[in-house]
Amino acid sequence: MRRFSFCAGHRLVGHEGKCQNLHGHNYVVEIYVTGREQDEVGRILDFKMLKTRCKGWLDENWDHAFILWNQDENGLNAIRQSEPHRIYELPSNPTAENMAIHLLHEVCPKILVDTGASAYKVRLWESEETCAEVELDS
Ligand SMILES: Nc1nc2c(c(=O)[nH]1)N=C([C@H](O)[C@H](O)COP(=O)(O)OP(=O)(O)OP(=O)(O)O)CN2
Repeated sequence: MRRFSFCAGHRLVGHEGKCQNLHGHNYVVEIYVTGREQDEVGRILDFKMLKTRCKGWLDENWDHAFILWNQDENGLNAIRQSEPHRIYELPSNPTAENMAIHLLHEVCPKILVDTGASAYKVRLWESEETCAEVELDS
């Protein structure tokens, strides 16, 4: 497992309270990987390689971006008005649950493809008190 942090803005469409407004979090994400074989050094995957792949994707896509539901036209248009802007369009409302699902099922398979390892669990912290965890069915 390796832990990463990033800052991002979002909002939850349909939320009954203040989270329907544009706001941001200092997110922490934990990516758990597994693999069939340890290499001659004893590693499933070098921690540095895990960092390079995951942090690289997070830096390019989510860090200091607004992560918005691709159906949230009003929110997307609001952020597009500011220059410069950085937007990541998620195919679902950007809850901690949906962001973790997206990382586990869409992102990790692509970024770890040639490493011999794969992600089986993602835990995404929205604050120090709140997180969502998703795991592949075993
Ligand atoms: N199951 C989920 N519930 C909520 C999520 C989520 O991702 N999954 N996200 C939010 C909001 O993003 C919100 O920013 C966090 O809200 P909340 O925890 O209520 O915020 P506080 O505890 O800081 O609220 P205070 O009233 O200031 O104590 C909401 N729910």
